[in-house]
Amino acid sequence: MTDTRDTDRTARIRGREGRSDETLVVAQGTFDLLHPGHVHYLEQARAMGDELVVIVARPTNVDHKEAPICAARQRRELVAALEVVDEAILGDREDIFRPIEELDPDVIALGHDQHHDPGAIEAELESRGIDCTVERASGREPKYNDELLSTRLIVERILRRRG
Ligand SMILES: Cc1cc2nc3c(=O)[nH]c(=O)nc-3n(C[C@H](O)[C@H](O)[C@H](O)COP(=O)(O)O)c2cc1C
Ligand SMILES: Nc1ncnc2c1ncn2[C@@H]1O[C@H](COP(=O)(O)OP(=O)(O)OP(=O)(O)O)[C@@H](O)[C@H]1O
Repeated sequence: MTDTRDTDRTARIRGREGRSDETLVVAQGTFDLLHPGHVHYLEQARAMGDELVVIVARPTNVDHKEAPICAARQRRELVAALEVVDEAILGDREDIFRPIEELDPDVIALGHDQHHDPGAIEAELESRGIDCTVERASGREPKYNDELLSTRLIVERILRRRG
């Protein structure tokens, strides 16, 4: 089976050659079992610039919670299918800043509850010579009763109802 990561990345880098005036925003996350909170985050990220690339986390880098249910390539495919997303790529397994170096974005959009420290990210960007701001998106406010705005809550309900 082909790993789409390298071809996606190559296409993106080629597209960025000669860098246009467009503001490139990068968002990132696990995106296991998509829900409207994910869509809200990605819409907010897209509104921070002109183009949105999403880095989908590898299971080895999801170490702060339960491992994802779905394979990385499946998660990437679903994120890529969202209208607001220009491109979704699989993240690097070892160095999470490698795709950032290659993409050279203008903005990194952090999710409202993403555990990363913006100051630490900015320090790492500076040490690698990447000129990029770090901004945080807001959380989605519930729009109707019984919204499930968290992968963990979806899994918990499945276990309760079908387990
Ligand atoms: C700037 C940035 C770049 C990232 N790049 C990658 C990456 O290349 N590969 C990867 O597996 N995870 C990467 N991650 C990590 C995950 O996307 C994410 O932090 C975490 O593992 C998933 O957490 P979440 O879904 O709770 O946000 C990156 C995170 C940040 C903040
Ligand atoms: N309800 C929400 N509102 C806004 N952003 C959200 C919401 N839920 C998730 N996100 C954002 O989407 C990105 C990916 O989130 P992630 O894949 O960790 O989903 P999650 O539902 O928060 O997962 P879990 O419930 O397992 O912690 C993160 O940046 C996160 O902040």
